[in-house]
Amino acid sequence: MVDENRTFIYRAPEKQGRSASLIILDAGNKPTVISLQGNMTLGRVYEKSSCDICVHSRITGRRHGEFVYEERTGDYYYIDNNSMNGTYVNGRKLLPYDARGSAPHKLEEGDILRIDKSRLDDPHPEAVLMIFTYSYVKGSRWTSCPVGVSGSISIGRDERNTLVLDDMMVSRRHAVIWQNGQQWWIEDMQSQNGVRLNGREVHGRERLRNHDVLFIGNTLMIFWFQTIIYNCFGEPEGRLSVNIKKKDVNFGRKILIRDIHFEAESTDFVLILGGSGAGKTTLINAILGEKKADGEILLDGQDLYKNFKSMKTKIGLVPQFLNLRLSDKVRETLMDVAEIKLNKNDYSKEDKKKRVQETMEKVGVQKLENHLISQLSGGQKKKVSVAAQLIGFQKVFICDEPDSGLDAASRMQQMEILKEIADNGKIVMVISHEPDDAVDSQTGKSLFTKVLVIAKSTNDQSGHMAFYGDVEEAKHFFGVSRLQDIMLEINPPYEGGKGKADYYIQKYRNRVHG
Ligand SMILES: Nc1ncnc2c1ncn2[C@@H]1O[C@H](COP(=O)(O)OP(=O)(O)OP(=O)(O)O)[C@@H](O)[C@H]1O
Repeated sequence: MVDENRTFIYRAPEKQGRSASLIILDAGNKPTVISLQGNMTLGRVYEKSSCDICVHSRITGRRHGEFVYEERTGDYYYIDNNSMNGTYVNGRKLLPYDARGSAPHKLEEGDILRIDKSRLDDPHPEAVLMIFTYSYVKGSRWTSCPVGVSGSISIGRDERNTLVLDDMMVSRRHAVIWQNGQQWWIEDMQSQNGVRLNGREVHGRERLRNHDVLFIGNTLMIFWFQTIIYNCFGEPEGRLSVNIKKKDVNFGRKILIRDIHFEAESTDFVLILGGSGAGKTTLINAILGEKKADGEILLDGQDLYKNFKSMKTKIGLVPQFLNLRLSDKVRETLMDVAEIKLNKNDYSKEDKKKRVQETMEKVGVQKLENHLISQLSGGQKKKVSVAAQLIGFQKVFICDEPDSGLDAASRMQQMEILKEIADNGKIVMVISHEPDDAVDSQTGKSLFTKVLVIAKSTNDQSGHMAFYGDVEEAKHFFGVSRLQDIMLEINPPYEGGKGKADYYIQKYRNRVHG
């Protein structure tokens, strides 16, 4: 299905880090996948074209747009060069910013770019669809499934579906697509992880139109002239982007936190520091989606607030630390966790066994499966606790004061468990009042990879960011040798601090804005 030769690709030197791909469906009617490398220009195919990416489409300009790579962050941006028909990103047309083109749009996982005449709900035959992703697995196979023959298909993990997807994120009977007269519809069959249509969660049933993009689990599907063209992608790597303008209460009279912007990625272990009442819990509740703020919380490019049903299982509090029952065996313990975490309708006994098996292998406790918990060493018990946390499909783990009320040894043990969860490809965020205890016993280095400091401004009484970066940078920024001394710097004098919150909020602002 993929025609790698049809699109001319300029090969810039391999870049380091995440590799971004662009899936293109143009008038050629077959998806082409190109890997973005450095800056690349986009235009239509014509004899003397000098563009890096050329699409078969007469409604695309000769030099329609540009993909711009920002080396510092590893992000891609897209600019429309004030083209005649323009470019739509996730359904919104990019507007001219200056004589050169639109303002750069930062591309996120799964962003959908279209070049079309004005009616997106009825694509022009020469329309172009492009999907930006970091999760494309090189060489993975595209398949097509005609839906026009029978007038309806079902999609799910169960063998009895018309389109079977072997992916644990997919429910046994996940969705159905059917025809009614000239119209096509899709319905989410109350799946656990939902269906995304053009980047939005499907509620009940919705119209399907040509060029629509569906995500079911990790499978991308394009609906194109009564055919589903699909490909299973890799699990996105885990990237959390928090952009909060403000969180207010009392009908806007009190603003608890303002201007909180940061990103964390898979394997990050983020320490959240802040004085009493600075807004740490408010921030956590906003990231969990429990108490929404003005702004957006993106995980792998998906907006939590707009896709709460499908995403709520991916971001969560670390459930109570497991009190492992000493008289149970390892496998039994983990099967009990699977019973609780994996929905009965979606996951059969066999699925749960499979998930427990793969988690044990991942963490390295499969050889201990028949051992009693009471026979395990301290380190092995810790690993079983980590496995228990990894059985669900959670990607972001948030922990509010795991160390309160514990002795130093148990505190350390809990921090090590959290660190190991992060090392397994997750993002872990922790509020801790004893941050200097969390050090690697061998190297003496902090277990945290990032520090986020929230300080309460005396000007507006709201919590603002006073720092985000790595541990050593944080100490340098505040001129301290221990993390807990950061609190001394920012806490008000009546709490025994130096009262320099406003100073550091401004210093951090200057650092971010140059
Ligand atoms: N619903 C509310 N109405 C009014 N004020 C509120 C509300 N919720 C929180 N606050 C105030 O907002 C500020 C931030 O609260 P938050 O609980 O987020 O702080 P925190 O940093 O977690 O503090 P602590 O470390 O003491 O738990 C506090 O001054 C708190 O009194």
